[in-house]
Amino acid sequence: MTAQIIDGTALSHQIRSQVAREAAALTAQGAQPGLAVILVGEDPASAVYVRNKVKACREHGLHSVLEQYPADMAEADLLARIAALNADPAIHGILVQMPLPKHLDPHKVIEAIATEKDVDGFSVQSAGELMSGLPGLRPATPFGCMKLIESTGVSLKGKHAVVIGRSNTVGKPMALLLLQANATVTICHSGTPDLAVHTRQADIVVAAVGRRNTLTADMVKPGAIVIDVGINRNEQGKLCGDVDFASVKEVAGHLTPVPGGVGPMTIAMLLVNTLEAARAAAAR
Ligand SMILES: Nc1nc(=O)c2c([nH]1)NC[C@@H]1CN(c3ccc(C(=O)N[C@@H](CCC(=O)O)C(=O)O)cc3)C=[N+]21
Repeated sequence: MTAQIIDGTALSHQIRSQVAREAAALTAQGAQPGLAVILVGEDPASAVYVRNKVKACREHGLHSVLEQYPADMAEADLLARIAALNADPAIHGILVQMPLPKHLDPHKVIEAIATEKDVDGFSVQSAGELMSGLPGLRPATPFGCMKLIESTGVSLKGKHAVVIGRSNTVGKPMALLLLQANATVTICHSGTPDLAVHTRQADIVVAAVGRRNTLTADMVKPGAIVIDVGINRNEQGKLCGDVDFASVKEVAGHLTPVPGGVGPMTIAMLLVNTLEAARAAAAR
C-alpha cells in the first residue's frame, strides 16, 4: 500500500483564494485587513519566512508591514513598537517572529500584543481560550494541521491521535485541537521511553519534534494519517521533516511532504487569522 500524499501547497492556495475574496469584501467596506510582522535580528531562515508571510498578504489583498530591527534592539523599544501597532487601526494582526535574540523575553513580548491582534495565538489569553473551548485565534501551525487532516475526509471521532512533541507553539495546541475534534489523544515527548509503542496504536500521528527520521515505517500502523511538522536539513542541505518519508509512505494511508505540507498551511492560516481579526474589529 502506498500513502496518498496530502498536497499542502494546493490546499493552502484554496484557502488563500477564499481569504482573498473575503478580504476584498472587507476592503470594499473600508476595513482592509492588515498584518504587521516584526523581525529582530538577522537570522537568514527567519528573514525568508517573514518575507514569505508579507508577500502572501500582498498577493491576497491584505495590507502588510514588515518591521526589521537589529539583533541588539532594546526590549523597551520593541515593547514600544508593539504598543504603537496595538493602537494602529490599520493593523489587525501582529506577529513577532520567533525565536528572539536571547536578551528579549518572548513571554513578555507576546503578552504585550493586544489579545485581539494575537494572530499567532501564542498569548496566555489565546492559549486559555483554546483550552476552554472558547472562540479565539488558534496557533497557525496546528490549525493548518487540522485542515490537512480534515482534507483526507477521515473523521477524527473515536480515533487515536498521537502527537510527538509538547511545545507551546505546536504540540500542546495540536493535542487540544485533536481533543476538541473528539480524538483520543496521547502526547509523547523526549521523556517517553518507547515512542513506537504509542505511535503503532495511532490512527493519526503528528510529528513536531525537529529531528530527522523520528518516525520510521516500523513505528506506523498501516493506513494511518501522518502529519509532518518538522523542518530540518539533511546532509545534502535539503529540507526534510521529522518523518522518514520514503519508508513511511509505503505504510501510511495519508502523509504530508516536507516541503509542501504543513509549511504553506501555516502561512495560509496566518492569513485566515488576520482576516478573522479584521472582521472582529469591523464588527466592534
Ligand atoms: N511568531 C512566529 N510565528 C510563526 O508562525 C513562526 C515563527 N514565529 N517562527 C518560525 C516558524 C516557522 N514557520 C514556518 C512558516 C512557513 C514555512 C514554509 O512555508 N515552508 C515551506 C518551505 C520553505 C523553504 O523552502 O524554506 C514548505 O514547508 O513547503 C515554514 C516555517 C513559521 N513560524
